[in-house]
Amino acid sequence: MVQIEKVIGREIIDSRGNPTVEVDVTLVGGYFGRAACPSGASTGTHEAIERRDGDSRFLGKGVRKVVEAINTDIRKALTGMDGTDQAAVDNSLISIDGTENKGRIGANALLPVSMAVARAAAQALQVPLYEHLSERNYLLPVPYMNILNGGAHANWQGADFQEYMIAPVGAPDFPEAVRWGCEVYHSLKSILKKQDLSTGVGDEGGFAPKVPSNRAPLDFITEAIEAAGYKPGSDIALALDPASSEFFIDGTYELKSEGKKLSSEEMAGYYQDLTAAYPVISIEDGLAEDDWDGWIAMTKAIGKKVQLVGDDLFVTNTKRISRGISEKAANAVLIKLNQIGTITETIAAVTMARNAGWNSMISHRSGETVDSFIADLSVSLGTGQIKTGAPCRGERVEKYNQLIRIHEELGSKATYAGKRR
Ligand SMILES: C=C(OP(=O)(O)O)C(=O)O
Ligand SMILES: [Mg+2]
Repeated sequence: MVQIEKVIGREIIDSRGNPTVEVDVTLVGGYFGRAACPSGASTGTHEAIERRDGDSRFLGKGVRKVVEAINTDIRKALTGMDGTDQAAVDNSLISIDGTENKGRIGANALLPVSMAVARAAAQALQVPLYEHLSERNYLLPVPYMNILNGGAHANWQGADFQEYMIAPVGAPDFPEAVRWGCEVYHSLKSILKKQDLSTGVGDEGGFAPKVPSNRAPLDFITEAIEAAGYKPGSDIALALDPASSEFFIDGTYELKSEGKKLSSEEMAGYYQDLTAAYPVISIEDGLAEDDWDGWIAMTKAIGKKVQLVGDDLFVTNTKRISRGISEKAANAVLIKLNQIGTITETIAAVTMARNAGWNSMISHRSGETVDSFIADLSVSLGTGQIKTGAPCRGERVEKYNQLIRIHEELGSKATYAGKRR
């Protein structure tokens, strides 16, 4: 038992210049934890609520009311609780809010408190964060690096699909996976330059060129992998997050860059063609957040061949994941802590997926800080997969660098997930 002594919330800014919440927690004895909340742009409508002030400050995006709730209600409830009992702390946070969607106080109040408590507790117990959170699976994840951005993360100026990722599945260990990813990133930059395309970057650090179709980036990336000296597929595979809820309009999938409007069946067929032509091993949010029938049909058609990950579909919520499992609507879950609001609920989502034989991929948000909590969490839960942007922009890179540190610390106690393939 190590009692919580202080909880302090404050407003800071994130990687998009928007305000977000940072929390400091101190336990008796001076053990300290600090954490910050990320924020999405292509948010699912079923996510837990991110509360904003709505007044003139920061164009309505201020979080002063959220900070106020942390410094009053939450501080009062948590002071004196055992900081090492994460489940009890999280249950208390859930009941202080008291709503199904965390709409009263906001998931952006609960999550940074939950994370800061875990950090302080790890310090009190004198263990690294990944060990404190751990089920002790200790698997270093394959980094799914988003090296080309489209959709909402690139101001809709190029591809309709939001994320084109590379997954160095054939690398011998995590630091090598990062090196391979960086080399391909640089080689892609040269290819785009040669094509006279912009090498400016989007929200997650991937290039955001004005490409003529959603297939063109796959050609550029395949070429970049080969130019860097790797084999597309066996060394470095491809993954997509079309984030299709963003272009699902009046019942059809509108691919503006190609002048096409597709039904969900046609959209699934489009992905089937892509997986036949390119080594795409994972597609996230291929269909929209409430297109359950479409997801079920797509999983039947291509779910044996490719990982189909629900992000907006499941929003890290066990109620939606359990429906997905019983209806066979996907075969993997994207895990974003602020979609649900506490660490305990996040772990429950990963556990539910694992018990059904599904994969999980831990994820950052498009609005981030340098907080690297998800790096530790991915190792603790042994999900084997993390996506945290391009190897560019400090807030993305910090997660990869933390995983390099964890690799060094764990040595032979951890394996790289790519090796399992
Ligand atoms: C990381 C993502 O973007 P955002 O944070 O904008 O939802 C995503 O859609 O997977
Ligand atoms: Mg997504």
